[in-house]
Amino acid sequence: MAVFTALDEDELAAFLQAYGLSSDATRTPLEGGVSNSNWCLDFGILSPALVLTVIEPPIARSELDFVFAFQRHLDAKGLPLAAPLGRSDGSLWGTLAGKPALLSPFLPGTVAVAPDSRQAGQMGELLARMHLDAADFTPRRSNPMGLPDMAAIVRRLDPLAIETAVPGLAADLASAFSEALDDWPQGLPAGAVHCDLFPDNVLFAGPRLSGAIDFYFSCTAPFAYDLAMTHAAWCFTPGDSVFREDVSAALLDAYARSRALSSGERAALPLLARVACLRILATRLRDWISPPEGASVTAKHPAEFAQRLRFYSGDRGARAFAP
Ligand SMILES: Nc1ncnc2c1ncn2[C@@H]1O[C@H](COP(=O)(O)OP(=O)(O)OP(=O)(O)O)[C@@H](O)[C@H]1O
Ligand SMILES: N[C@@H](CCO)C(=O)O
Repeated sequence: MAVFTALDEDELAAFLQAYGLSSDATRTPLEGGVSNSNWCLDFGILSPALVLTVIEPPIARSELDFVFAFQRHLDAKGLPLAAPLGRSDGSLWGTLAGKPALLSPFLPGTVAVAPDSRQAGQMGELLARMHLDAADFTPRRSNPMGLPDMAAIVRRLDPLAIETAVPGLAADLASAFSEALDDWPQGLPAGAVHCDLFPDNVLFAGPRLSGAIDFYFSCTAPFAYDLAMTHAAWCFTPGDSVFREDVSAALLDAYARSRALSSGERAALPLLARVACLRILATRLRDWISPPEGASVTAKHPAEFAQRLRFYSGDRGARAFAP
């Protein structure tokens, strides 16, 4: 979280009452994220722990309904995730300090900093199940970080600052954007997808995946794009971005065992992985070059995804997705 929202105790008590809960809970801040404020609420032995989230921009209030309905849809199918709890009046969120706020179950475990192939296999299986279960979810949300949005972010950045952050990156960005605009694959199977399934959005309790969090970028997009984004996020060593062939094979094999990829999807994966890198580069460059006002966490350096973009532009990147 960048800044913790200050909570008013009376307002919080009224908020909890809307869920039929007392305010008699121990509140512990959850560190780790960059945008929202999260606390663990512990009500003692009588009821399970919950997470209180106060949502910060960039998501528009009008788009929260899609995000929460998608989570509840997957939850109803039995997938492991922290879906928002319903309030006494049937709504899924209220407000605290003038911002959208919600409660969800506390998932046990920790995130995998450098996921191994067993963890990636579980991720691949869950991702495929999410995509299959999205088939009968009808609401739509256009991608808030689609190609035009990322291009607009990058256009607003000083090219010199981009070059200072990562030498040579401006030219790589220009050619990847132009290729993506010219060759974006049409007609791929699409539906509601998570679109931000980084290892820090998936918890493991011991060896078992306990659930996915942070659905705020979920939207309607090709399933293969979500797979490419997850691949770019999971299959490299943190920091130096060395490709992990074993992790990649485990993720892709587990995915394909549950949801077969069409030949069109497989062929599109290298380009979609490059676009996934562009999307992460856009926000990481923006936050690196102009950190949000008041931010108390260090922005993530863009170099990692510059290296991954280069990987997916080469032969090894193309081979990573071969059957
Ligand atoms: N339902 C949950 N159960 C257990 N822990 C949670 C839950 N929700 C959030 N957390 C913890 O809080 C941390 C921050 O949450 P989250 O990732 O939602 O914040 P964020 O600000 O949206 O982060 P980012 O934008 O970087 O993904 C997570 O890394 C996780 O450890
Ligand atoms: N998952 C993104 C942050 C959300 O946009 C990143 O690691 O840069």
